[in-house]
Amino acid sequence: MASLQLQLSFGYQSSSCRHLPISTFSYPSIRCANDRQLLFNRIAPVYDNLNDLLSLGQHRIWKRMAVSWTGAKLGDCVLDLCCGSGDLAFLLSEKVGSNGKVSGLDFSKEQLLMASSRQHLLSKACYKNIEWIEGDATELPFPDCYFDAITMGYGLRNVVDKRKAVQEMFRVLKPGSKASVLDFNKSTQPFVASFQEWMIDNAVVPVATAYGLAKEYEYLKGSIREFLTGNELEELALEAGFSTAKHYEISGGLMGNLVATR
Ligand SMILES: C/C(=C\Cc1cc(O)c2ccccc2c1O)CCC[C@H](C)CCC[C@H](C)CCCC(C)C
Ligand SMILES: C[S@@+](CC[C@H](N)C(=O)[O-])C[C@H]1O[C@@H](n2cnc3c(N)ncnc32)[C@H](O)[C@@H]1O
Repeated sequence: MASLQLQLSFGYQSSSCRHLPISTFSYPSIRCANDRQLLFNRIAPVYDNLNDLLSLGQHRIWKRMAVSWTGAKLGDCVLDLCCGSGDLAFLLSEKVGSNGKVSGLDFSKEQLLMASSRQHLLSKACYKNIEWIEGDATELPFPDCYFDAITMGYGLRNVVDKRKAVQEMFRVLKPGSKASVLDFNKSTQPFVASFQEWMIDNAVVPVATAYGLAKEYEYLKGSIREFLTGNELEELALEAGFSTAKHYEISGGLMGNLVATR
């Protein structure tokens, strides 16, 4: 297999758990950036397959919606933040074409290795326009006003300092460009919230347990409980300086997508 060259940004130093206020503990043993980095390294080998199985393939539709909301077009320079195994980066690559450029950034080496492996196995010519960067969403190794679009799929909820991550997205976006942030929706509707948690408890975690990953997927419930509602996400984006911010609920409110324009 072709050697997997990963462009390293300024080296990632995970924040220490010691300095986190108690309120950030969404799951006792997965409370800080370093714990989460290790979690995503551990689930990397089965991550894509479990997403397909557990969402009945629906996550691919949600990701296509997120990419469409960016308005990315041929020739653009775009960023997939918290890219993981690269699902959104590959979709962006097809949008911007061979003359465009896609940067996929993540702090999980194992997720980036999966992304790079997929890039070499998939045959589309445009995928040569993707670079994979190991880095932190709260300290992006890019200049101001650099990108024409940003996606962040199921990433913001997992970032400890969400405010800093949103501020960084604002900083590296060109004026008039969009960030599209897809994630689970922290619903204000009791039935939706209950159904979401029931599915995690009774479908997601039992399946993950078969792979020895119960703890990693149990983390989902707490991370959603500690996430921001759609309105709070809109406020966070506006506070960071975005001129407009709109949160769209999808799939009956199970998922949500924030679209913020700089
Ligand atoms: C792509 C999806 C989740 C990605 C994802 C995000 C995380 O923060 C994780 C943290 C820890 C472990 C894994 C993940 C993770 O995979 C969404 C789809 C996959 C979900 C795992 C399944 C969610 C099921 C829904 C609650 C209900 C779906 C109902 C219907 C089938 C549409
Ligand atoms: C649930 S995965 C999402 C992957 C991909 N975007 C997708 O939609 O499938 C969350 C990703 O965010 C990454 N992540 C979490 N916190 C991060 C941070 N502070 N900096 C960079 N990546 C981070 C994790 O390593 C993981 O790959």
